[in-house]
Amino acid sequence: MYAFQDHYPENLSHCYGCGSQNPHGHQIKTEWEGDETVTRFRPEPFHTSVPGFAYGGLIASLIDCHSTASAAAAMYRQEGRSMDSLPAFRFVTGSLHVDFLKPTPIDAELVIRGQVKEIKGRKVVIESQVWARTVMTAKGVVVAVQMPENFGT
Ligand SMILES: CCCCCCCCCC(=O)SCCNC(=O)CCNC(=O)[C@H](O)C(C)(C)COP(=O)(O)OP(=O)(O)OC[C@H]1O[C@@H](n2cnc3c(N)ncnc32)[C@H](O)[C@@H]1OP(=O)(O)O
Repeated sequence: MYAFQDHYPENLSHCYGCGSQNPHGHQIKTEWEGDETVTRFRPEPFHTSVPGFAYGGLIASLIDCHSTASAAAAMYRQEGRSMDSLPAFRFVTGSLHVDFLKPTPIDAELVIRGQVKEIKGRKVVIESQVWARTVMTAKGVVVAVQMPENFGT
């Protein structure tokens, strides 16, 4: 699969959640399935919170990077452009809201499904749900904002 994150340039591929160049990170991969964006991730035993269940910070970071990638893909799709075309859309997290609905089992593949709720100016709002087998264990809303030229200054 050629994922949204595979279009990120190497110098922006060090993110803990989604950077392909970060050996300690989650290295998530996200793609379209129809009008939804989908990420699949299998937790490791070291992602434990209560034994048998996944740590909430892991869930939050999966929603976070799933959503920023989805925001970029949505912006390109709206313009009918490939994710390799210029100008590039790079998104960071403005806000991240997560509701933990049920304990998330550590021994299941997690499927994060996202929907584009709003595209306005430099901002994209993504809603996501985390599924473990047939149970929705968490849901989140991310306001993703295009990374300013002077990010960090
Ligand atoms: C290759 C791509 C990059 C790879 C890395 C992936 C990143 C993975 C996810 C992350 O972890 S990113 C790291 C955590 N996030 C940050 O460090 C961001 C720090 N904050 C900032 O840099 C700025 O505050 C931010 C870029 C988010 C917004 O500043 P701006 O000056 O660009 O926003 P502006 O005031 O122009 O607002 C633009 C729109 O965004 C909205 N907005 C801005 N900040 C918001 C916020 N915090 N909450 C909700 N909405 C927000 C704002 O209301 C407005 O919406 P409207 O057009 O509807 O009015």
